[in-house]
Amino acid sequence: MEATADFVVESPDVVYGPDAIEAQYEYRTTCVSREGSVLKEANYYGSLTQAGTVSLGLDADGQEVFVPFSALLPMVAPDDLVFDGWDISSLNLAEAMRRAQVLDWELQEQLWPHLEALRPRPSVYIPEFIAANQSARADNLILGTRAQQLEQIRRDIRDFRSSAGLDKVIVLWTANTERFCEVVPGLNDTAENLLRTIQLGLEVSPSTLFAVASILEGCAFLNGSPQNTLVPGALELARQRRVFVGGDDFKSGQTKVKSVLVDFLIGSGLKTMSIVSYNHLGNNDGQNLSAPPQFRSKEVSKSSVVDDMVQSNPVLYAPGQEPDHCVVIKYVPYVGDSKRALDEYTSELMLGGTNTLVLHNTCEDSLLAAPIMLDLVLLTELCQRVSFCTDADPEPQGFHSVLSLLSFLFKAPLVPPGSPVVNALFRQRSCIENILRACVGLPPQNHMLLEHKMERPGLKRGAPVVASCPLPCKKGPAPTAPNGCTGDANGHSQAEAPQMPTT
Ligand SMILES: NC(=O)c1ccc[n+]([C@@H]2O[C@H](COP(=O)([O-])OP(=O)(O)OC[C@H]3O[C@@H](n4cnc5c(N)ncnc54)[C@H](O)[C@@H]3O)[C@@H](O)[C@H]2O)c1
Ligand SMILES: O=P([O-])([O-])O[C@@H]1[C@@H](O)[C@H](O)[C@@H](O)[C@H](O)[C@@H]1O
Repeated sequence: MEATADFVVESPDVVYGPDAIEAQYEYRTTCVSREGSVLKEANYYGSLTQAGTVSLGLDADGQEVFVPFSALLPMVAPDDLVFDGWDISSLNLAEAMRRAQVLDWELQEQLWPHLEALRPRPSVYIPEFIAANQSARADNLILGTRAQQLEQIRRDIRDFRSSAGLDKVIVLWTANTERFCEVVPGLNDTAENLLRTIQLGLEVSPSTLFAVASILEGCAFLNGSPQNTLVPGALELARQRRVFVGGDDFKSGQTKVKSVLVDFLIGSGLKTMSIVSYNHLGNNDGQNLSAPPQFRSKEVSKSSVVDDMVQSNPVLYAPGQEPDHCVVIKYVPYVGDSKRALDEYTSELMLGGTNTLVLHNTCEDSLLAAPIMLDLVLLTELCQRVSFCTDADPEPQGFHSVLSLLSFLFKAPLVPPGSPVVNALFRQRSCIENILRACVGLPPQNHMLLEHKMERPGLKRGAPVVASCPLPCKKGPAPTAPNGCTGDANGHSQAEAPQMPTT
């Protein structure tokens, strides 16, 4: 067949006929359905608030009724959020989307016209805080002294709030992982010293500059990266200004699984003694993390996630004893954002046995992190509207400025001084659920479903239940009936087991 053009497509889906070229083509588009006046668009899978549910209780048939987290309290709708931001790279968001190679090309084509018009504001670039391999993209910078840079970030926040007509602004640090910043008395240990350090142009990281600017503008600041952005001086400033801060390091894939698996293992009485977490990825984050100082920040945040679970079980672990825990991250450009995580968990069993769990988990890193960023903003905004009082302190108050309620969404949760750090994922989720339930007067979720566990149905809602359990008989075997029967179900002697009175 002579080519009638410069090329011939050799494909089973294309047939060159005498009069026409016939091609089979799969057209993909976003399906938008209208329910009344409500437009239904893309899903928010991975978001606790948008795709997670809570049990309200039992209906008349004794069946649990589940509602979306977002239905528990008036919460901002994701589609009402307005985005703006900074980047050391000048690419518009469409070009940045193409460079990141995360989204399928068909989706990129649909998003392109919406993103092409969006360009990041110039940002603060201090080379020694991120990997040298990031320098090529640094062409969009706020120049000047640290104090001038701080003021520019503050102006940007005010400009965003006024130009977009916003009620409030919440700032997320979603930029590269930085090396740790040394906490030095007189430098960044107090709010006063940190502000002076900035004025004097002494060492401060870009992320801490953004945290200070956000706090000074009354905007919550959340750190999605592992470095210690919120140095003691920044935490004190947040407390003084009564501004929420949170962090560190979005909990998206491998660590999220770890905080469930280790909770299950130790919670089941299995003595986990070896945890090896390896992953490789090829996105820009992976490239930045290929530099040792930046990897160290990530290694610390990924390694601390089992501490609370180990310390919760002195039956298994002697004081100071803990599992071997190895974290490895390798940069492999070819796999891009499709991070491959390989984990091995080895636990001791009774009778000298061991159990080894091996897991391969392909984490689409950025697509796992996006809904977490959404939840962080929506939950922080909600918490800004919550106040409460107690019998001991009738004056209404809000949450502590370090918003530890967000722990479910971070690898290394920041907590108020002296507070316990909880990493077990379902305890973290339960904390959010029960606080939101309390805000609408619902009791904490206790999962007892006592209504379905009683010998005789008829538990009155809210009626107190009095239970008693006889101490084990110390002298000889329990009295038995002549026929050897020791009583009703489960062998309790009628003589022993007092009826559980209900009132
Ligand atoms: N699953 C995830 O994606 C995930 C999970 C947990 C934590 N994180 C953390 O989130 C952060 C971002 O991850 P990513 O995959 O989006 O990385 P990325 O490299 O794709 O994006 C980071 C962006 O930050 C920009 N940047 C660097 N320094 C900056 C500065 N000083 N000011 C403004 N912008 C700056 C870079 O140009 C880049 O566009 C990293 O710290 C990463 O460790 C990501
Ligand atoms: O959340 P998670 O999958 O445990 O941890 C991830 C790391 O394994 C990954 O190497 C890094 O690039 C991501 O930023 C994220 O921190």
